[in-house]
Amino acid sequence: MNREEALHVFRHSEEIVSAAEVNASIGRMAQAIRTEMSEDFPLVLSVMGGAAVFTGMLLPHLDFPLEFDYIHLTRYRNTTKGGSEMQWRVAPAESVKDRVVLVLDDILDEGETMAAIRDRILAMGAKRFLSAVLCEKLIQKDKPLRPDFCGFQVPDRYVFGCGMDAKGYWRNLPTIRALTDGA
Ligand SMILES: O=P(O)(O)OC[C@H]1O[C@H](OP(=O)(O)OP(=O)(O)O)[C@H](O)[C@@H]1O
Ligand SMILES: Nc1nc2[nH]cnc2c(=O)[nH]1
Repeated sequence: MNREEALHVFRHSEEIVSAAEVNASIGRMAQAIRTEMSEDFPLVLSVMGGAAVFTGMLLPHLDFPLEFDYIHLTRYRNTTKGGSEMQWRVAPAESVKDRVVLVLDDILDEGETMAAIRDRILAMGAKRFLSAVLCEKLIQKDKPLRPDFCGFQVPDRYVFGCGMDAKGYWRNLPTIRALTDGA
């Protein structure tokens, strides 16, 4: 990884969602989450590292009692295609038992990652599982689940920014961009 490569990736991309739209959408999502679960004292789990930016923007809007923790699993590992092998780096803690659990992630694409998280959390005895994602990718394939809360539906292209990487770069961007030809 190097700076030149990062700039090459950026030049071969275009903005699809502005920073203002990201902010507004997260505010609306927070309101929907508040309506659904503010009485539940939920356990909110952020999926590292893609959900870091989304989590940092959403959490301050969730102004009701909750518990926060993180989990970490990956299947793309800095590539633009998901592999079949899911790698857990930090599994959920035992504290999910009997809890309403809300999992935050940056993107639900094929849904394999969120489905693996849901299955594990429910198998550990959670009372209810919900998911919130900044974006859901519109693809032709059937998905094992749909998000309960979603900021944006994005086209079937590789997207990055707002916590999502492109070849390991640009998680720090305040906008959502999509790769174009030649990246
Ligand atoms: O719906 P799916 O097709 O399963 O893809 C979604 C997952 O892919 C990305 O994670 P990645 O494995 O790239 O790890 P990262 O969070 O470190 O970027 C993203 O953060 C989601 O967790
Ligand atoms: N950064 C990023 N991660 C993903 N994981 C699954 N799809 C995507 C995508 O389009 N962008």
